[in-house]
This record gives sequence, structure tokens and C-alpha cells, in this order.
Amino acid sequence: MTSQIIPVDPFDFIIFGGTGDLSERKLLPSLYHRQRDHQFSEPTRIIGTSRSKMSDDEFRAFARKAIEDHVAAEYIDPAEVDEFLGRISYVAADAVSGDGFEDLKAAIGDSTCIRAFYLAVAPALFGDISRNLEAHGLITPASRIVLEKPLGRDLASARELNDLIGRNFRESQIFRIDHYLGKETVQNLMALRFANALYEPLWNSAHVDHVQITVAETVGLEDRVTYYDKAGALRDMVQNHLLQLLCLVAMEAPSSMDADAVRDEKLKVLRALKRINGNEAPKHTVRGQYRAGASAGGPVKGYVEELGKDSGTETFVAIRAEIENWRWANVPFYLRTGKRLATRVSEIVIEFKPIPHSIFGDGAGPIFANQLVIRLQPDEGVKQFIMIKDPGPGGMRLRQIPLDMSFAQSFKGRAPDAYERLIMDVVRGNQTLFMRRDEVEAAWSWIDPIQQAWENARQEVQGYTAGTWGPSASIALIERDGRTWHEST
Ligand SMILES: NC(=O)C1=CN([C@@H]2O[C@H](COP(=O)(O)OP(=O)(O)OC[C@H]3O[C@@H](n4cnc5c(N)ncnc54)[C@H](OP(=O)(O)O)[C@@H]3O)[C@@H](O)[C@H]2O)C=CC1
Ligand SMILES: O=C1O[C@H](COP(=O)(O)O)[C@@H](O)[C@H](O)[C@H]1O
Repeated sequence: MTSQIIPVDPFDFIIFGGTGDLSERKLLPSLYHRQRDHQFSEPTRIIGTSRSKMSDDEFRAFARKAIEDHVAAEYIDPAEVDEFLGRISYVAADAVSGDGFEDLKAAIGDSTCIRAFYLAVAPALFGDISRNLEAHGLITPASRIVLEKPLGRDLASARELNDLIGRNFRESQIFRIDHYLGKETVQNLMALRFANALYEPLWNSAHVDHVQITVAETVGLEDRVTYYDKAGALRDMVQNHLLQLLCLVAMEAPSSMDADAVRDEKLKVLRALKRINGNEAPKHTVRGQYRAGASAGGPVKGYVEELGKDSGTETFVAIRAEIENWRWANVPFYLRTGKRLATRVSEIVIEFKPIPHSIFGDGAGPIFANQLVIRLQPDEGVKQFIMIKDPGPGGMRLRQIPLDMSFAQSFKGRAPDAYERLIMDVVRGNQTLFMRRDEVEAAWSWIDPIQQAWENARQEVQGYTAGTWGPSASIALIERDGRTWHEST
């Protein structure tokens, strides 16, 4: 699926948390793919750092294993792997005490090339790292800092985090990752809306009945027990990924793809989201938690059993959201996300209004409203559901069919991981697919009242069996409005 590869300027990529899970599963494999596609210019270097004492060769062995474990065999080219490993070195440094930062400085030397500090560590360390980078004179005008989620657990903590980083880095140097924005189909949403004249005239409350955004996972807790149980699905998925998707669907056309032009429009959407307060939360939101069931073909434990202790944390959320502006007045946006659901699928469904009058008699069968389904994963693509005449001599019978554009079928080749695109954008200094401070804070301003309403009213999590579509209350949430969730297949 890769298009023409344009090399980026030489850069130093410093991974804090270089020995961690994110580095192993995503960052090192993504950087390898960019090497393999010859996107690097010389001299590009990758420096891993964490507290563990390790030699360069030991970290190279870690990186080699990361590639072997997380890159498909057909893309492992021994010569490219060796060249990639040749770029890698390691420095032990403690983010809190600052020990080792002088060694890091020595390793980077007086290079003036682009310098990207990637913080793949717990957010509690962001402030310390930023402070130590400044104290040891490591921040140059060509430096950028990349922040991984979670960016706070509420508005107050997000502000605190942003203030800490803002002491040492300008906003134009800060790259807040939301990896959903790096997904191909998410960017395609912008292409679909703004590179086609077809949809935009219909993209409003006069023609759209409602919007559904589903991010369903089949995985459970995985290894992120401590983080997840403190976060829950609302903070983990809705505050960032689902709201970013909602913004891309709902925003006005930006004047250009310039980072601030796009982010200004997303911000307006976030600020126009109708607050869901304590009284409304039980009607407009659903919290769920999976119980034992079956997923991905086998029996699985419930959340509490997986966790090993009692917990009221939600692993499923459904929300009926509204955007209070002219374009979207009275058009509900139904959001849902959860772990251990029936299938892994992320998709956006735009359901258009039904036809105003049918010229066909009862014998023609039901006429379904047109739906545009944008599938983010798996099987990325776009389907436009329309009504046609059922072929054959059986008279005027109508039937719904999809006009189907599967990206895998249309574009051969490997689909790059979101991190590949995002890392290259960091190097290019392009912030279009990264969240600005005010966006993150506006998202928390909408999430906080929901979280508080849940806590104050003790809105219990409703159990759902693993391998299903969540609690029955989620179905009721949309059916109360006379609508149904799109059946993902
Ligand atoms: N893993 C994932 O898929 C995702 C992770 N994230 C986020 O990325 C961040 C990292 O996650 P993950 O890789 O899973 O975490 P891990 O626990 O696997 O890795 C943490 C890393 O931080 C290092 N570290 C810990 N304390 C210090 C310190 N005081 N100074 C320097 N380095 C330190 C650790 O090495 P050492 O102990 O040797 O110092 C290790 O390399 C988290 O904020 C997480 O929420 C976001 C999205 C997905
Ligand atoms: O950010 C996160 O995303 C993943 C889901 O990402 P995907 O690219 O696999 O759809 C989710 O599992 C995790 O809990 C969350 O922190």
C-alpha cells in the first residue's frame, strides 16, 4: 500500500523507555520498516535509553529480536537489518535522578540535526525527563518531544503535564501521539470528505440521520493491569481515539492541511460537544465490564478474574453524543468501544436520512436508508450501501447492496503501521496528525463530567459476557431512538 517514499532529513531518535514494550512492539519495528524503504538520510541514529545497564550490542540484540518477533518474515532483509542495527546505540539514564544524562549528551555529541526525544515511559516521568533534558543542555532548536498517552487522567492532570513540558519545549516542538490519527483509513476520511465533491453537500443535519463510531476489540486486559484498571475504557479509548474520529467526521473543511488549520477545526467540534451532566449520564451513557465467556474461539476469564481482585472499572462504554452547532443539530453521534467484544472491528457509519416518499408498492420490500461505512480495521475500506433493483424477471423488488472499495484489493502491498507515518511526521516537523494542547484539554473537559457523574451517582458497571456486543443497555441506548447498531461482519 506504500506510495512514493520521500527521504527525510537526517535525525537522531532518542527513545526513553527504549527497553519497554512499546519500543519493542511498535517503535523499533516501525523504524526498521522506514529503513527498509530507504527513507533515512545519513547520518540518522537511534539511541535507546532506560535505567537498565546494557551495552550497545545488548540493545542491538534487543532490537534484532524486536524485528524478528514483530516484522513479518517476508519483510526481514538481513542486509537492511544489519544497516538498521548499525544506527543503534544505548545509554543508561535515570529520568528522575538525571544520572546518565551527561552520557546521553556525549553520545549525541554536537550534532545539529533533527533531534526527536520519544517518551515511551509512564507519564509520571514526562516532567522529569523534560527538566533533565533542559538542565543538561540537550534541547536544541531542532528538537522535538513526543508524548505517549495517557496525557493525564482528567483536565487538571492534563494541564499539569502540559505545563511541565511547556516549561522546556515550545508547542511547535511537542508531538502528542494519538496513533489512530496515523491509521491509513483515518487519514482517508479526510480524503473522502475533502477530495470528493460528492459527499460534502450531504454532510450535515439536513441529510445525515445519525453517525455511529465503533472501536471493538477482542483482547482483554493483556499485560497492562495497573494502568488499565486505573483508567477504564472512557479514559483509555473515548477521550482520545473515539473523540478524534468524531472530530474528523464532524469538523468543517479546514482551509488547508496545515496543522493548525486542521486542529482549529477539530477544537471547534470538541468545544461544541454537549456536556453530559450527572442527570443525563444514566440516559446517555452505558458502562460495562466483561464477564467470563468465549472470545477468539476459546473460553476466557471475566475482567475481575483476570485482574485478580474486585473492580468497578469499565471495559465497555457507549455514549449518545450531540454536537451543538448548525451542521450537526439533532444528529446523534453514537460511540461505543470495549474489550472482549464479539469481533475486532473499528468503523464509522454515516447513516443518511430515509427517502421522503416511496414510489414502489409494498411488494418491492423495505427501502433501507443509505449508509456510508468507513472501515478502519481490519479489512480497511469504504462501503456505500445503496438500494438497487433485484436483478431478474421477478418484478420491481428492491435490495440493498454495498459499493465496496476494499483497500487491500485496490492497493497491493503492505499496509504501514500508524507509527511509521507518525514517526516520519515527527522528523518532518508536521503536527497535523498530532493533538494540540487545547484539543487534549477540551476533550478532557467533556470527559470529566461523565466520569464524575459515574463516580458521584455510583453508576454501576453492567456485566456483559465476553464475546458479545456489550451490555444490553448499549442496544437499548440506540434503540430508544428507533435506530440500531450497524451489524459489523
Ligand atoms: N505498550 C503499548 O502498546 C502502549 C504503551 N503506551 C504508553 O507508552 C508508555 C510506555 O509503555 P510500555 O512500553 O508499555 O511500558 P513498559 O513498562 O514496558 O516500559 C517502560 C520503560 O520505561 C523505562 N523506565 C522506567 N522507569 C524509568 C526511569 N526512572 N528512567 C528511565 N527509564 C525508565 C523502563 O526501563 P527500566 O526499568 O530499565 O528503566 C522501560 O524501558 C506508557 O505511558 C504507556 O501508557 C501507549 C500506547 C500503547
Ligand atoms: O491506545 C490504545 O489502543 C489500543 C487499540 O489500538 P488498535 O490500534 O489495536 O486498535 C487499545 O487496546 C489500548 O487499550 C489503548 O490504550
